Amino acid sequence: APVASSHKTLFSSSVWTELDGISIDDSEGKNRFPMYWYGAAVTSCVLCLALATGLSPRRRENESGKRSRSGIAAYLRKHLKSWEYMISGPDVIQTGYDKSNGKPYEVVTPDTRLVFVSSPEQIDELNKVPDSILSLQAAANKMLQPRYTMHGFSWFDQRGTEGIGFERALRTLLTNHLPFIIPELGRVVRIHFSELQQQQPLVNGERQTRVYPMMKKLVVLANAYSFLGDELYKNEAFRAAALTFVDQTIYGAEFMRILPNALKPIAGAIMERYFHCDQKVFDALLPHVEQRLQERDMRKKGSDIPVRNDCIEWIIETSPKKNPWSAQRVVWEILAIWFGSVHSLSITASNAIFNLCQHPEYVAPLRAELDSDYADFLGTGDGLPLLDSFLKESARLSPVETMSTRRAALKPYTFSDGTQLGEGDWAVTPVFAIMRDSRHYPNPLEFSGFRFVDPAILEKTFIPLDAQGSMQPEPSNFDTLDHTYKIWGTGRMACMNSPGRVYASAALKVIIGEIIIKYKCKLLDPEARTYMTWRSTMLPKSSTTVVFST
Ligand code: HEM
Repeated sequence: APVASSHKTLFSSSVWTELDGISIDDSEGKNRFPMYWYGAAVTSCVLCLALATGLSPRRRENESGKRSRSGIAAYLRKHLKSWEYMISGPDVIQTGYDKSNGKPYEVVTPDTRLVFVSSPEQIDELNKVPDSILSLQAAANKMLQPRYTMHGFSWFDQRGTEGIGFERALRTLLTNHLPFIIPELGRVVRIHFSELQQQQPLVNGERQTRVYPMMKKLVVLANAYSFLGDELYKNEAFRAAALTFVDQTIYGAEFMRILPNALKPIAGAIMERYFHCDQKVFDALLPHVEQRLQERDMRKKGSDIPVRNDCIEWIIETSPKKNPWSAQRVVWEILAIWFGSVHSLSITASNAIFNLCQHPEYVAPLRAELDSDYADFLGTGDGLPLLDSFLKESARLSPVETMSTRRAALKPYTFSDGTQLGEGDWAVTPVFAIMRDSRHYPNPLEFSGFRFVDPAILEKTFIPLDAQGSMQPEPSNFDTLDHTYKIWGTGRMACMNSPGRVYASAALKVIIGEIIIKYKCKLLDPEARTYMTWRSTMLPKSSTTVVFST
């Protein structure tokens, strides 16, 4: 786990061993496009692009203005450094943080200049800058390349241009509906985990489970159940495409992002030929959305058609009244939420399982809490402070992303301390480095699963004091937003300003709770690395295998 050693040696895993042999395919298994071909294609593009951006005399002349030998050497150094970020981004970000002493610092990447801000005041300032200047949407557009990965979706760089219906849809309606979702979610997770478990290879009498691929399947089932209604949840072809769509978006977006603009239309056409899960998901969702829009219109005319309780309905209900969204626009919105929710939840759940295997001393107290309080939790969606803290600690030391709060500058911006952002630069926060800073966390590299629990609650447990580990000065919940814990982002744009993270926290408690109640787990190879890195992302390795036994 990343916690065990110093950050210098943490992030040297190779992305290619991870990709080797894994296939992205469509739901029926046709058009297989092995990931090692994909890996080779990306490697070639990376090299071409490195050469194009790093060695092009024209660029050199434009940027330095002269062609002196030392200028060329400095320029090459800068470009090599920018490519170092791609392979060991978390290290590069951490090194910048260690040297910056709380001040802003820059990291230049092959396609973007990043300016990291970490002080609460500057993060606050960042949050107050209008969306017309610093935009999360513009950063997301660049990061996810939705035009190519989400069936032609292109959201406006400036937030709110077409309304932000999903915000109330998820904030109010999903949150209000959680008490109805959670009890059933427990049953859905229990049944499907057991089914998926039975499909894993049996070796010497033990089922060997590759955790990350299995968690993606489980989260697809859980989210389809929670967000999309019964019909889509039960539609196997839809679920298969919706699962592959997530992988396709991750790898496809990266591929498009590193390509020069001139090559994008050709690459886009190739992607459409081989990777069309976005279209499948789109085509599966469209008739459902069209039907809901018809039902809405009929209700307006007085028909007595009941309103259904799911995300499709809520997004329609809260979409702008003035220029109502088309069915296509609603589907795009669902695709974006689908990607974000499955991607981040499956990673966070996988890492929590790895941490459970690596820290087995937490199993007994967590199981005791679940034995006494899980039924209440399922009824209310609230409670389980020990599990809550364990999940929070797991995400602190193994977050999905080592940077957060991405805001792309639509116009140049100067912070009050004089730090400048040019058009296209991103302001970001070094979330992982902040969460491993000893000024915010006693013994920051130690995994202390109950550090966020209220000491009064911990006192009532039978966990010996010396086994309780380091504690935070103030207790807090997993879904709490504060400047030392930024996995949910910042301020008004933080993960759905509550429901995304409230649902995420509850769904994670269900998934990990169901596992702890029923299974023992151990890593097949406790020494093997459990994650890989690319840019600032830390992805669980698909090959990491856990043995779950009853
Ligand atoms: C462990 C799981 C999750 C993590 C770590 C996570 C993290 C984040 C982060 C970092 C942001 C950007 C905030 C910013 O830049 O300030 C974000 C935004 C968002 N998240 Fe999540 N998220 C998670 C789960 C979910 C789930 C389950 C949903 C859906 C129910 C969701 C829906 C959204 C949406 C719609 C936004 C955009 C917010 C906006 O533009 O106002 N997230 N999330």
